[in-house]
Amino acid sequence: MKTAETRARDLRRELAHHNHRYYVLDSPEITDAQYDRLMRELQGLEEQFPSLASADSPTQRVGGEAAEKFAKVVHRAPMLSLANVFNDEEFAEFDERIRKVLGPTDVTYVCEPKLDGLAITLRYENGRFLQGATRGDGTTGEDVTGNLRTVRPLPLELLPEDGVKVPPVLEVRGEVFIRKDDFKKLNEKREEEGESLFANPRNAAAGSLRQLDPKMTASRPLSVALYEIVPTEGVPAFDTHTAKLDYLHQLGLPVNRHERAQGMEGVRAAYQAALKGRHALKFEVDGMVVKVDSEDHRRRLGQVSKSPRWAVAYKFPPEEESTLVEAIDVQVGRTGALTPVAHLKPVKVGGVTVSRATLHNEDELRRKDVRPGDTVFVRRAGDVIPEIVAVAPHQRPADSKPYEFPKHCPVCGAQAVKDEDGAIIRCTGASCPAQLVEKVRHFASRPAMDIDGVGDKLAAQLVASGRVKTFADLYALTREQLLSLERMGEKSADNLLSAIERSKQTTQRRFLYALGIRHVGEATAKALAEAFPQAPLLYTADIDAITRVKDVGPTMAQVLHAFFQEPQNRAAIDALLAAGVTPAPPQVGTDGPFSGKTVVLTGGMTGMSRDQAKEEIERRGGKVSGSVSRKTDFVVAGEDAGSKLKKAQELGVRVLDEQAFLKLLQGDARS
Ligand SMILES: NC(=O)c1ccc[n+]([C@@H]2O[C@H](COP(=O)([O-])OP(=O)(O)OC[C@H]3O[C@@H](n4cnc5c(N)ncnc54)[C@H](O)[C@@H]3O)[C@@H](O)[C@H]2O)c1
Ligand SMILES: [Zn+2]
Repeated sequence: MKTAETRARDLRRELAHHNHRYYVLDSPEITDAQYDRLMRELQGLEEQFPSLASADSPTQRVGGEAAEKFAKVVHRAPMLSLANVFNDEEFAEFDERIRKVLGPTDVTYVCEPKLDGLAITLRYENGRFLQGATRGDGTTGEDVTGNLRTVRPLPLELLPEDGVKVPPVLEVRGEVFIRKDDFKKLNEKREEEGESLFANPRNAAAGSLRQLDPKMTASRPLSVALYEIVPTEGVPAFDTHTAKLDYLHQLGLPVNRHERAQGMEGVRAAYQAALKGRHALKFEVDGMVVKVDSEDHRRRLGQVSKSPRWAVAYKFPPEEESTLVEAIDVQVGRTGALTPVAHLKPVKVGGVTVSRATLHNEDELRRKDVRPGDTVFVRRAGDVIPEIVAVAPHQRPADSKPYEFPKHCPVCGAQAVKDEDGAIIRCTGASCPAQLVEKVRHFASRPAMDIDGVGDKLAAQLVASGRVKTFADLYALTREQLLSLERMGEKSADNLLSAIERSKQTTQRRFLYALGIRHVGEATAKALAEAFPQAPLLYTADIDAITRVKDVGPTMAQVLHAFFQEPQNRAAIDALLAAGVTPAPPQVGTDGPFSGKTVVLTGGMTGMSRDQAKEEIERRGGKVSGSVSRKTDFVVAGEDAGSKLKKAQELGVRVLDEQAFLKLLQGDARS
């Protein structure tokens, strides 16, 4: 008993604290589900030990209180709360209690969405909106007339249908709320402006309506829906709740959705449908309110201290919970994007256990300022991926520090660089294991190295087998290794090997494109290849030199520079060249000393092979011929040149030694 008493006292204190944060400050520290559990516990204790019950317990009183900053309004009829049920059995108990009073037959109920906003009461006199107030403690609320005037869907003047008389005084009750899309936009705006985020639409609606400056409220996209009329002289007496709602509609007021349901079974079906449809709704609902339709029955049922006996909030399973951020780390995706992920103390949200939530990117992480050790609100609506909505204020450990985004890829250690649009940070490693499948697939694709047969599947197999860790590993694959892969036949293996072999003879343009450097498409690769006919030239190129390349802007230049500065990437390129990949430099302009000229090569050269020399001449628009004639323009004579040199001398053809030849080549090559 002693411990029950202490616990009850603690719970009351705790609930009072959370009421204040929720109703007065619009900034809760715990989720509704957690609050409900505390309340349930207290209710349980009070039921078990009736001596613990007291009239001022939070179980007996409407939760809010009117904030000092507003003028007070005493309600003509109290604004009550609703009793909650959380499952079928509890609803059945509710239904049974009702039938105990009304008799055994099925009760006609009205089901309405439980709008997740804040209750308001509105007073119209002679058709004009005169005063509006919040619920407060149920007896006294806050005068928010000026703010309510700015709520667009709320008519300042009733607009009755033909034949409907406007009553001299009309007091109606309903809910101010914010639509999901408006909530999202509002929070985005607040993020941009560096303001704290609303944990959920209900707090956004309450916080927006309870502003001192109506201009502030006017800037918030609030909605309103009505669901009750306070009985008043001059207002028709209604037989049913449904008739009452129809009347509100006829007066031109926005009315909450509603449908009739017959007995237990009818309500069950409506609840299942509502549960299914909740995510398709444009506004947040946290349950279904079930009300007895007959007004006469309502009078007979009456009310308990804080809620009517004729209605109940049949709550939906919570989609928001709070939990602890145990750690934050960064994951590397297929495209190299570094995504921060929060590791959470496992918590059940929306029916599944959530232990991780993505923070999308560095900007979002910084805006939400999620830190290890923080308590956060986690939301999972339907099939949507769990999301951290906001950090619970005031629960941050004193020694907490902002999470520092890594500057290097956590998988391969390469530098991580911000994308052009500035949102995503990517790993620059060419053979980063996290990106390898995608990189290998791209490397082998037709406009790149054109290795026929290496698609998504094979790329994944090769990487998974551990045989391919860098591009160059492709060139070391053996027939046996290929045959050991699943679904790889002899013919395919042979075809693949010859495709790999063929790909060695490629062009510099294809080669640069194949490296899969972020944003380097075929066109950029072409321009780059013209400026840098050999990849290693890029190792020493500074940002300025790279920026001078056609179509390369400063950001891309930075990406390129970072790429070729990365030792890992250089190693990958060098390994490819060592494996025999020979990227031919692009054709150079047609106005150089070799253009249109016929050249004969003779003797051995030390700096390059005869084939290479031939290639260099050809790509400068020259032709290499085997024999010297009058039509020969140059003879390049290496060491031990024999008869061809003699012939050239006889015919007076210009003769170049290796030195002169190289000089002529280099003078022609662009850099
Ligand atoms: N997270 C927290 O710290 C915290 C603190 C206090 C309260 N709360 C939440 O608030 C709840 C208690 O608040 P409450 O006393 O306002 O009860 P309630 O919100 O469960 O139910 C009563 C309210 O429902 C609203 N409502 C929405 N649609 C309605 C409809 N169709 N018909 C009638 N009413 C409708 C009205 O505003 C009414 O005042 C708790 O269960 C908890 O979810 C949370
Ligand atoms: Zn990496």
